[in-house]
Amino acid sequence: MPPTVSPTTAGSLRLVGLTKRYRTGDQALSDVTLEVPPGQVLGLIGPSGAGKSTLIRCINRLVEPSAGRVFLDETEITALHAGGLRRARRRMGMIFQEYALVERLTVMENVLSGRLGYVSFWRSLFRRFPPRDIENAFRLLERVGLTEHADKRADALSGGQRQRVGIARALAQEPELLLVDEPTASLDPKTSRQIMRLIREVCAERGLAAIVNIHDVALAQQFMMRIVGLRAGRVVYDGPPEGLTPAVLTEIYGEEDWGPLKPAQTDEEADDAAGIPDDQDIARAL
Ligand SMILES: Nc1ncnc2c1ncn2[C@@H]1O[C@H](COP(=O)(O)OP(=O)(O)OP(=O)(O)O)[C@@H](O)[C@H]1O
Repeated sequence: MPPTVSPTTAGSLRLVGLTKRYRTGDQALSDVTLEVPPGQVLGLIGPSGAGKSTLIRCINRLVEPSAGRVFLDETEITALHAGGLRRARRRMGMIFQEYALVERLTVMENVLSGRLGYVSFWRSLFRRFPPRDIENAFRLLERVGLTEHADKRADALSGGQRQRVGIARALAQEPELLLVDEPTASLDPKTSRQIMRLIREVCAERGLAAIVNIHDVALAQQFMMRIVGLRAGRVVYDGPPEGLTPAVLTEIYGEEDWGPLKPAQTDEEADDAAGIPDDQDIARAL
């Protein structure tokens, strides 16, 4: 019998029994049930292969779930066909690890491409966007701190700047929900924090919910309102960032080292940790 589904409030996401088994036989998700209220920024953590990317992609059906249901407000995403699904996808902005920009287009054109689901085919072919879209794109570029880069080609920007374009493009869609897949995996620690802060801020400004697939536990703890820990396709933790105790992290990640390295006890251990060879290492190598 399908699970009972009660009405949701505006802008909320609900996953009911979401399951994905790839044709290869990989069971990526097993019976994931989650509700994300409007405005909540949720961090999805878990070891490699836990199903984080699959979960994010099942929500907008870039990956087709094998079973279960996805609701955005009252719309059942999993029941939609071509046209309906296209319209529903506009409501979900996506931000990618590798930015997914069109490198040879300008920053502005990349942001405007967030409007492609809205403008007619002919307008999009000639990249003629309504003035309102262009004004809005300028405002978004200002918001993400890239006004003076509007006319640069995307491939002339740094990684952090590219991700800002990715964020502005997702917002140009005027989404109700952000799906964010490892937004900082290619960035240095400081830039990663800036990008996470920006995502948190724009969600707060717009009352947007977000699901953020995030590798770095410390970043998740610092910036996420709620954490969902996946292990082998199942939810093994769902709670506040403060609840990520060593025992919980071990449950999510297993015994592999998920946290800060243990402090070195001796100079020799410190050298080993830093990769500095000592006499014994050199003798072993000779
Ligand atoms: N296109 C695919 N075809 C077959 N199996 C897949 C496919 N994509 C993912 N998988 C498998 O599904 C499982 C979950 O993968 P997924 O990429 O969702 O995990 P993840 O938690 O995002 O991992 P990572 O952090 O390494 O990106 C893994 O066993 C993976 O090998």
